[in-house]
Amino acid sequence: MTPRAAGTGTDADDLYVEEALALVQDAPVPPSVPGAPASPAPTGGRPDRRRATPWREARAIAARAARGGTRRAPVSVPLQAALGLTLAAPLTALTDLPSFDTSAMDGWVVAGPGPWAVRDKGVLAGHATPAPLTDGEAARIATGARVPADTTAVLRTEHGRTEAGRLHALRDVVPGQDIRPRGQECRSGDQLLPAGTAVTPAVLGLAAAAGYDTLTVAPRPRAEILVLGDELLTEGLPHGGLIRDALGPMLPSWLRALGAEVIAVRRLGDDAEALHRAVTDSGADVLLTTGGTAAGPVDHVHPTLGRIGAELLVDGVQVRPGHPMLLARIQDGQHLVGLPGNPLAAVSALLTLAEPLLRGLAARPAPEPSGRPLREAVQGHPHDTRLVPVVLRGGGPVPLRYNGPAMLRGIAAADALAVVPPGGARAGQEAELLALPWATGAIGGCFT
Ligand SMILES: Nc1nc2c(c(=O)[nH]1)N[C@H]1C(S)=C(S)[C@@H](COP(=O)(O)OP(=O)(O)OC[C@H]3O[C@@H](n4cnc5c(N)ncnc54)[C@H](O)[C@@H]3O)O[C@H]1N2
Ligand code: MOO
Repeated sequence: MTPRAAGTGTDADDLYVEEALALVQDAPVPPSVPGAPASPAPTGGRPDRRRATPWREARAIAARAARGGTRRAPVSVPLQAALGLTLAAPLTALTDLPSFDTSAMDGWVVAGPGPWAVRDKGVLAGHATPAPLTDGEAARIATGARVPADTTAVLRTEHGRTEAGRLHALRDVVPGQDIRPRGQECRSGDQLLPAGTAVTPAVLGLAAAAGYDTLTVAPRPRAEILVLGDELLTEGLPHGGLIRDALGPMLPSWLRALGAEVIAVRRLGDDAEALHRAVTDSGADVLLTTGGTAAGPVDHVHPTLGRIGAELLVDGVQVRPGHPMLLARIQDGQHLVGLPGNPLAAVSALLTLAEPLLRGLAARPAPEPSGRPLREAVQGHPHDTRLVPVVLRGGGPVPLRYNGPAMLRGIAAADALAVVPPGGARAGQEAELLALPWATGAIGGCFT
């Protein structure tokens, strides 16, 4: 738990501005003048602005951290288990596609010019090689069936008429029509998709068609969540100063959507020894702590990192909410992301630090930045980036009102988070949007 800053230092003022905005802002206030003078540097508390990393740089550091250390080796998994992962090797066709000359339509295979004598035995999909046709002969054929040798063309059912055992064409027959030749889509050995492709349902279908039973993928990085705070309840109504843990239920599926395998969610209270043990014993690639990042009497994250000699890569970020977030390298191939306890601040840290780190570890491609013109002006922080929950109305982002650091009401209704630069943004100004995994109809993402 962190006592509220009581003094008049910059952080306390900023917090006030942030929360006041969230509470009173019905229609957003016009943005403040970009480049407005910054408040004086803070004197107490942690993190302070002198150390805090600019928001974009923090994301770049997290992405680089993923590339820096030893990564887990690619694994071979059954097709269905590969959904949502990334190909670690190119997908190379194991067969020609189609693997034999195939009828594209239900009708007749015909040889030479008509009319044709119709063979008694038709050709169905899934059957062995039919006998070759002789000139002047036709046979019934189903879509997907093997075309017999010496076939001139396929005549669609609706384009032919049989009379006294002979087939007559109702229109001209072009040689090769409605035949899918072997290898039309690919030849065995052709590269269908490069390494680094995200495995989508369509990729699973293609892989199966091309002969795969398993895929070689980058494994999900293992994540462990350590929920800190003595004040947290796991069920029932808040009472006696205790509140419900909002992050334990929220983070696992969100982390999975970001590519992680969540191996444990552990509730440690405000116990420095328990935190130390949990961090030193963990086999996770990424540890995520919630709470305890600031300067309160029971904020144990910094002291624990100091005690184990972890390297702080990011110690505070110039972003609201969530500025006390941190990223540390515990050892080669193991990192810790400190999410602030305020729930929307934790979301901000999740998307600022955990997302690029996990993306890199899961070898996922970076999404194309998505920007849309804001439908309303958004108030800025004087010197920090703001991440503001928005809904998309007619394609344009509209800021949501309940966006205070301790609130989830805005983000729960949101389609995305808008990145608002220091000083704010005008109506019509393009704002970068960060995807939320459930907003599939909006700007992409899913819970695979
Ligand atoms: N002196 C200073 N005080 C604070 C600063 C600062 O810079 N100097 N920063 C403020 C900001 S901004 C944030 S954000 C918070 C971050 O605090 P912590 O990461 O140390 O988190 P806690 O103090 O443990 O909790 C903060 C708040 O969030 C509630 N909380 C914690 N965990 C959960 C959870 N799992 N589910 C729901 N709510 C949770 C907790 O009860 C507190 O109300 O620090 C400010 N203070
Ligand atoms: O303002 Mo803090 O950054 O509540 O997240």
